[in-house]
Amino acid sequence: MASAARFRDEEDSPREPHLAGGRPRLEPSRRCQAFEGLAPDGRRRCHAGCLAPTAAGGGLGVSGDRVSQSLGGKSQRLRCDERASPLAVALCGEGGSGDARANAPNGGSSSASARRETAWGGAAAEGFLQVVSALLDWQGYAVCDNFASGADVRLLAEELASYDRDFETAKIWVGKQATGAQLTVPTVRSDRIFWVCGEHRTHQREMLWDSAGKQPSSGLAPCRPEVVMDKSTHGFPRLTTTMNCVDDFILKGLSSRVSRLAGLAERSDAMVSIYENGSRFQKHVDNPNQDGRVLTSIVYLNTGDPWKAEDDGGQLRMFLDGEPPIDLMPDTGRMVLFWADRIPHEVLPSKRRRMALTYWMWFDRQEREAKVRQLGDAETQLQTKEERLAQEFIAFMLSETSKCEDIAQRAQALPKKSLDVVATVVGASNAKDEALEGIQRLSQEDLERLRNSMGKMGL
Ligand SMILES: O=C(O)CCC(=O)C(=O)O
Ligand SMILES: [Fe+2]
Repeated sequence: MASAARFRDEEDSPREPHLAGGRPRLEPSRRCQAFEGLAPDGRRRCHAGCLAPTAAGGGLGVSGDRVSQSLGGKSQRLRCDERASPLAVALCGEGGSGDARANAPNGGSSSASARRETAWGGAAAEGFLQVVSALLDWQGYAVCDNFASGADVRLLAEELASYDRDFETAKIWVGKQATGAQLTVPTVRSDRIFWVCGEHRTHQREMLWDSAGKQPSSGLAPCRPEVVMDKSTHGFPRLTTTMNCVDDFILKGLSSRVSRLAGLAERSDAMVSIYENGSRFQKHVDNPNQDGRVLTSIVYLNTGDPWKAEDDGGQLRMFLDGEPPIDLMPDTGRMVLFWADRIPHEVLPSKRRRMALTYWMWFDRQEREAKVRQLGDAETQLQTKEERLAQEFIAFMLSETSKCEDIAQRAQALPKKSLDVVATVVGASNAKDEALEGIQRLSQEDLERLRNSMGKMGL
């Protein structure tokens, strides 16, 4: 993002999973067994959603019956019907997500004030929401298969294909809390990303979310204005439909059922990522610095042959306390939700082109407003120009060819705030040091160490 909001959360919700509304607690050892055998590859895995008809045999693939037993004896069972997009049908109104646009009062380009009302209700939607809520409560993540249908994903991938050249190499935040810089560090993260702005529920001036660029006056648009100039007539009808579905599912469906999501008011801008040619994202937590993001949501937009771990790589690997890592394939239309501030994860090198739509949900309005006030007060807040200069300088330092003398000379031209960022990022500052002196004292060995350690960033 252009500038990552950096806040400290004073109150952290309990780590221990719990069930809202007096529902029974499940022992951790039982939490996955309720779903055993439902995954297509037969591995023990926690799922919610409809597996493809062939995968589970006869089209029944939802773990609803066993989950609802755990939820107090209600025998609600979710069934996949023959339709391509059962969950979208259940959650986004009659006709599925593909038709949801047609149902929108304003033709689908809904804005914060004229948003399509989702047709909630019905056993399938209710049961599915219960399952996903319970999974998040119990284990901190949920996997929802076929959240988007294969047909919808194909159309969405086609829509995004014309932007392929507008994707940029992703950057990571290097540094500590408020001081640091966004840098390209391919050994850590090498996907290409494309930010899409718009369709928020609150006004940008409230700063409930941290904008990745320029917000359009209506609908969705690339966050970078230069891309908008090129493609002004295209729009994102498919992406709008999918995002409305995810937004409604989380903000209207889950937030009232999962205590950690109570009061969610807004989401971040949307990031579309492409991993290919072995690109990866090393182990990390999305929100390690209490910036307010609570839930990560990802929808995989891969089409074609089923994903194969051995041939394709690109699994999302999640690390849960005391358990072996869980590898998830980026299957067509699969949605994965997990706690943005708690679950370490990585993307294994992807040999095949792998596309995903990712965004984050913020804490509730009150908490976020307090943090925005904090941000306003923070002396450490950098000006955009100073931040950019610091980023450029660090990139120069880390390039294989830069020499200590050149670095020292260039450092002299940096403004004080940029110097402080650089010194913090590279560990060249301490209490009694001036940042400039610290940077100028870096030896060639220090630089080598720094370059190497960048390759092991994350966790
Ligand atoms: O695409 C994925 O599966 C995860 C990507 C990720 O971890 C991120 O963008 O933070
Ligand atoms: Fe991540």
